[in-house]
Amino acid sequence: MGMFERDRLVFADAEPLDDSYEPEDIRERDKELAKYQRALQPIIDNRPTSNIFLYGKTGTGKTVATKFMLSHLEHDAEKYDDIDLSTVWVGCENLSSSYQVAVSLVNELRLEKGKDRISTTGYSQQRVFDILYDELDSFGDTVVIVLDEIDNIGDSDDILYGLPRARSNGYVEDVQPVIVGISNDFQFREGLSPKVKDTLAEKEILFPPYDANQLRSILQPRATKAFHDGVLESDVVPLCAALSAQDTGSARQAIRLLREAGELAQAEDIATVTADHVRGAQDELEKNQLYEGMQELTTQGHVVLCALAHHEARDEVPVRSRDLYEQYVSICNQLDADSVSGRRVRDHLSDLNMLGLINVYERNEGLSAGRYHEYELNVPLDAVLNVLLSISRFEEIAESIEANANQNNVLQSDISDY
Ligand SMILES: Nc1ncnc2c1ncn2[C@@H]1O[C@H](COP(=O)(O)OP(=O)(O)OP(=O)(O)O)[C@@H](O)[C@H]1O
Repeated sequence: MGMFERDRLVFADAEPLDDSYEPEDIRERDKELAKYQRALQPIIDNRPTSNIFLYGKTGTGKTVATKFMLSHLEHDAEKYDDIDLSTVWVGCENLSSSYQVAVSLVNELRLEKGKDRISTTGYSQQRVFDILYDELDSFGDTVVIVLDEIDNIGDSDDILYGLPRARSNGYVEDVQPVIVGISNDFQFREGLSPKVKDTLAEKEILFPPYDANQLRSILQPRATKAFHDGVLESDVVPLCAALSAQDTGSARQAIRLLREAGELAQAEDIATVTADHVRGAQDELEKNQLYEGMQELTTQGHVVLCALAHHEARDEVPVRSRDLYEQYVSICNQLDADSVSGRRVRDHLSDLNMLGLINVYERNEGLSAGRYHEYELNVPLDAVLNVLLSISRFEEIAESIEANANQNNVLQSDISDY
């Protein structure tokens, strides 16, 4: 038998468990979809249409609901000769400023018209906005502009002042732009100035986290399609739903859990997916999450983590702040990086604590020693070293920490497990 054989035991069609899969219907969102429909109805009635702002935590169906509504809107608008509707979608996940969003939007609009893209650099912001309004105005009637994950632009939100009022401010004459902003960052929404909030979020639709019953209902049709008959034990879908509901209420998490559980059964070459596979899958996903959390830290975050790994490898944990700080400064020197104050290092440590990467203990030794904090890793040292080894700047230091750890026998598992 070869190393890779096509699976015929577990998955009938894994596509319904893929992130890009578009389900036939949107479940458990009747109230939100009805509100969405009311917000878009004026387009069909040829009336002025408000901008719409969707918010809710990740995996709560904002994107899938928007795709669903827009495809119905486009389809139904075709029945009316006096409606000329276009829709453009800009995913802002890799765009960190209004300028970049404006250029992407210009290019999406030009694509619709079969024109070449403009360069992503070299214009003044005002120039890009002028080009944007010109491109918009070349569209006939209504353009629905979806700005997905709009919070990525952070404070650079000029586009959110101009675009939603382009018509009322006379920047465009012929076209009616309707903005659909999507965000999973509540702070971004709170931080918007009242002026932006008033126009961008004229109609707000909240997507709350799903409960276990809702997740079960979302998972079931996908599970039926994805797995061969009789492969899933009856408690698998309810367990995926319950675990995800308790954690984040995200449909994405529930779907990933189900897929990962299927993959574990597949790897064991058995034709039954059980609750144990789901629990194993959850461990795997949590491990991945922590790993990603560690990879995404800033350089200062990595240095602080590295200093703690140093003490962990010498079996000197929990370690007091002042000893940890000394090691932190020494690593900064070795890396030729600037060091920050003890207070800032404590801020980084509290971030690491919030991410679940370290444990913090508050000690009170009375008058003689006073109050102080001690720290230790809350993830295996192996995992931390694996992350540090993958960052070229830290490679050498991580290798020497690893050698120390091997000497002291403090590594728990094979580093390649992470
Ligand atoms: N009500 C639903 N019915 C069917 N599938 C759903 C539903 N809600 C979410 N999903 C599925 O869950 C996954 C995540 O949904 P979606 O991408 O729409 O979430 P989101 O709120 O846009 O998340 P993010 O903020 O991270 O972009 C997708 O695979 C989507 O198809």
